[in-house]
Amino acid sequence: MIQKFEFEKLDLDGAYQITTFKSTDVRGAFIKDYSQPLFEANEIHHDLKEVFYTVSKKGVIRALHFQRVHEQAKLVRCVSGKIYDVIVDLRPESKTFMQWRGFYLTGENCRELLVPELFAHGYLVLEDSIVSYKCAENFYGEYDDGIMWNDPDIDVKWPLDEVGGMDNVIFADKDKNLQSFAEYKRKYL
Ligand SMILES: Cc1cn([C@H]2C[C@H](O)[C@@H](COP(=O)(O)OP(=O)(O)O[C@H]3O[C@@H](C)C(=O)[C@@H](O)[C@H]3O)O2)c(=O)[nH]c1=O
Repeated sequence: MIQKFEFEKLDLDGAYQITTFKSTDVRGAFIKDYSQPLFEANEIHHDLKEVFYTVSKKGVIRALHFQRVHEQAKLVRCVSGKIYDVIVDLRPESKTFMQWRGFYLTGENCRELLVPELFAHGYLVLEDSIVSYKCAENFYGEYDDGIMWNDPDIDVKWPLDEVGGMDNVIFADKDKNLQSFAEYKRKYL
């Protein structure tokens, strides 16, 4: 069976949900999740500067992250497992400024998100997962920044019931102490 690439423009300008190419046969599957000419043909200009993966246990929240300077667009896919992935528009000039959207990305559904520059990004891990990132800008640790996962102004509705509630959520220490959106706004906007 062959599933061809599909490109769905999202209502947050510049963001896309993409279904990858997938060919399955008796051996298993072949999956292609990036092709520069095909992306260009769909008016998506995405250079590749860095590729990395994260491995996470069920219950992990990594959120809500972005690079403040040298803004970084990224193509995000759950290679195995299942995550609830959230993007937040942090572009002050945008019609959808401060709005968030959530998507279920799984190893099976082969969907990936094109997260534009100056969007915050994060996810809740619903099954042990590996997540891949294809970044259009290099990592600059000094500009690596974030907003608290449960910020009241952004108000993401995380499906915590799907991991058995807050008692089962796992954070890195750095993500427990991120700034609020109001603090970010005061400092930088
Ligand atoms: C993101 C990143 C981290 N690192 C280093 C910093 C640190 O020592 C170690 C682990 O990094 P972190 O704890 O920041 O990893 P993590 O919390 O998983 O950060 C990631 O979260 C998701 C939601 C994103 O959208 C990514 O862009 C990125 O911000 O790896 C790099 O060398 N290059 C990178 O591109």
